[in-house]
Amino acid sequence: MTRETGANSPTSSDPTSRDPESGNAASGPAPVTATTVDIAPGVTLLPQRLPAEAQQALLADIRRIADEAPLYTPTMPRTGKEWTVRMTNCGPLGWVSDRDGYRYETTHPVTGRPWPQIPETLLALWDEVTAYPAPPECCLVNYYADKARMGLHRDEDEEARDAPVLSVSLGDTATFRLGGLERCDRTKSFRLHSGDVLLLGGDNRLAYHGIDRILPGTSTLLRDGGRLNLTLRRVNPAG
Ligand SMILES: O=C(O)CCC(=O)C(=O)O
Ligand SMILES: [Fe+2]
Repeated sequence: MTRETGANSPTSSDPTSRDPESGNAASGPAPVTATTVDIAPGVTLLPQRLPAEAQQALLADIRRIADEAPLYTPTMPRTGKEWTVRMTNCGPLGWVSDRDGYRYETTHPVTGRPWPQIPETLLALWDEVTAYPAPPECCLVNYYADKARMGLHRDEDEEARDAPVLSVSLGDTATFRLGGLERCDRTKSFRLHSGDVLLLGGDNRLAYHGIDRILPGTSTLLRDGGRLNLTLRRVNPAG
């Protein structure tokens, strides 16, 4: 399985017909909305779940995390080809990719140090929106520069498949592609904006998904542009 293969049968539809600039930290406080968009069974988008101030605060947390556990360029299993996405983690477990495969590790592959803690605000967000009886064990931090992308893949390295995957977008807008449980299933795409939260769970916990591209210059949240994605996952079954 590779996460950098091209997305198949693109059938573009955008269920979130919102202003791509909304939630941009520079455009003033955005109200917290309780809007939810049902994308597919078990797949829910919470547009603008994080208002501008919360995005700024979270970004400051992620900067501190990246000071302690620097973003690095992972390599792919077998081929050793580099990812276009740079990564780090926080939490007791960090998701890593290298020639030996995909797995969870307790330490940073470059520094050898334990991962920093998951910020309290993310733990609270997890409790609020998942109602899962145990906290996430991993927060994968993905950084997408202008040309970075992530091919269709499934998040399948976790045993706790009853827990959803919760992801938070910060910075430039991304085109997210969602398929089905088989690689050849039809896909659809929609945009993820800064402050959006996406839940992938239920019947679609193991659905194929990926990032086709980011749209440079759509947010001023990150000083140098690009997009951060924070993915919270429960790895081991609760209890
Ligand atoms: O960047 C995203 O929104 C998705 C990231 C993702 O699917 C992953 O890290 O497994
Ligand atoms: Fe994923």
